[in-house]
Amino acid sequence: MRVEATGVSVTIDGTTILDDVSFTAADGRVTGLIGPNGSGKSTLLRCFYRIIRPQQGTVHIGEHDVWRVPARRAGQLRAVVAQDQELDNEYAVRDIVAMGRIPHQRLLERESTADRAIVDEALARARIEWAEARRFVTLSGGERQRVLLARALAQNAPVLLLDEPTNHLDIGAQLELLELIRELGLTTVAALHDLDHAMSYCDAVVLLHHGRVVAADDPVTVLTPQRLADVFGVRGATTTHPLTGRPHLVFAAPPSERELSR
Ligand SMILES: Nc1ncnc2c1ncn2[C@@H]1O[C@H](COP(=O)(O)OP(=O)(O)OP(=O)(O)O)[C@@H](O)[C@H]1O
Repeated sequence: MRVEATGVSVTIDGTTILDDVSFTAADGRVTGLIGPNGSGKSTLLRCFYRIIRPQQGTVHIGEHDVWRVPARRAGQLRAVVAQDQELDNEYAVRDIVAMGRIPHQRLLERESTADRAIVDEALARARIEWAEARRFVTLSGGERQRVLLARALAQNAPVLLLDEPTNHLDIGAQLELLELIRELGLTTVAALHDLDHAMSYCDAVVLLHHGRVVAADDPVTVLTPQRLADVFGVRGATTTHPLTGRPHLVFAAPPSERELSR
């Protein structure tokens, strides 16, 4: 199921945050939303999970206009892992993951055997099953991130929306999570700060700057040295990992006055 924004504009308190943003995330692919701090990545995702309603334009998941379907249907279409969610959540981990099943249950319906099996599988896939009885508030940042991912997986939605999914994770856990996301084969749209992750794990990237789309294509095409200099003010270069053969990015700060005068 593809994900599409068409002509999306968002203005908050007289400031334009998103300006005529359009992009398409292809079915079953991982699309990265990238851009400097404040470029509008989270705001764009919030349009898809119905927190911010665009003043202009539409957001679609498959054939469905996200703002025109009932909330329950929206919950069946897409699962969300937002940034720093529910830090004071007192529930046990298993109960939180089980909440992912709510869009598939009728009002006051009890968890079925099938629901329980799906929750077990989601806990295992996110590698947090060992903590199922722990209260969320007692977990580390990285462990919480896994719980929220497990809840999203339990939702069994065809589309996954992720805002900085590798936040709080150590490098091993970051790469493990990105591999898992790729393996899932879902249509995934993820806001990512780490451009090297975007380069090596995304099928496509959408580069935002000052609320506008600067480029949208495969990462090697978008993340050129010139764009990295123009948008992020850094010297970037593409390289190939000697073991995996995957493309990566390396960075240096702009040349110092001393370097320039040499
Ligand atoms: N509710 C709001 N009220 C006022 N300004 C807002 C609001 N939400 C977002 N903004 C502003 O919109 C701009 C884009 O914010 P957004 O969080 O979408 O950017 P981002 O690309 O996700 O940033 P970051 O990389 O820092 O997470 C920022 O300048 C932010 O201050």
